[in-house]
Amino acid sequence: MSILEVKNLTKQFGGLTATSDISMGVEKNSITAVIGPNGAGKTTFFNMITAVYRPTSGDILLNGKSLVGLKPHQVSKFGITRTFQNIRLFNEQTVLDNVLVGMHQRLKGHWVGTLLHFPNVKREEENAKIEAYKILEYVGLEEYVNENAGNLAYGAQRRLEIARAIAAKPKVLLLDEPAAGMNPKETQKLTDLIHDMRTRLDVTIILIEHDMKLVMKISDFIYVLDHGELIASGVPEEIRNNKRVIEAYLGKGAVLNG
Ligand SMILES: Nc1ncnc2c1ncn2[C@@H]1O[C@H](COP(=O)(O)OP(=O)(O)OP(=O)(O)O)[C@@H](O)[C@H]1O
Repeated sequence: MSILEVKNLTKQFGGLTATSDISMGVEKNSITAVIGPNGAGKTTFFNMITAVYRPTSGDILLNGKSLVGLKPHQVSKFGITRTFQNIRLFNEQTVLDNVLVGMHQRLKGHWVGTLLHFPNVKREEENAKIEAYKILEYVGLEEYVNENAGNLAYGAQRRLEIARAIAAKPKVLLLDEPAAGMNPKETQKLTDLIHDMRTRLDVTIILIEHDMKLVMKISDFIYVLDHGELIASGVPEEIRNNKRVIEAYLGKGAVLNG
């Protein structure tokens, strides 16, 4: 069953068509990869799903309900959260606070209650802190709870972004190049985390990734974009041997030259 459906999705920036008539379905609880060479339209695709960009045409459905026209925070409330290609953390805030930000939108407490120190709001905040700590423990960052996010090493910052994204308890988690800049050991830890999140958090994961070894190892299904068009889809073995995909990455000669 598809949890996320994309129908004829097109995004134009002036004369440039960044994605053209893309349709796809993402199976519930799957790990699905969206790959393609630089400039293929992958991030634009994520930006449309998360309402950063409004599609020029087409539709995006989460459990059958259209997301087009919603604001980014509404999409997040609906159950889709993400990480970014260029890490976007609050560097001057603590690691714990960064996770609390991710959790904030599903907390009930109103700011008036916070200002007036209502006991129920205080209790909710305490519980949120305990939960945030547990999330940080889960992604392996518990020792940095009170550290400023900006002081973390690169790989740890990527994990913190994931922590913030899962704090909102998403149904669908979008990871934009989660392994970028990671060393092999960090990439292995990330692979284990992604596998574990799928089962433990019962979440559907869609990732954009250039690390093909990781993509082939981790994905149930892969969609390939090139110049804004969907050129192939299938299980890793099919994609690995797909001529159009090899051409898109390596040029036409690559196929002819074996
Ligand atoms: N806000 C924008 N305004 C104008 N053009 C844009 C904008 N965002 C993306 N584009 C263009 O859309 C095309 C697709 O870009 P996009 O960033 O989605 O590709 P990508 O597949 O994510 O690439 P990469 O792997 O390099 O991150 C590119 O030609 C890019 O220059």
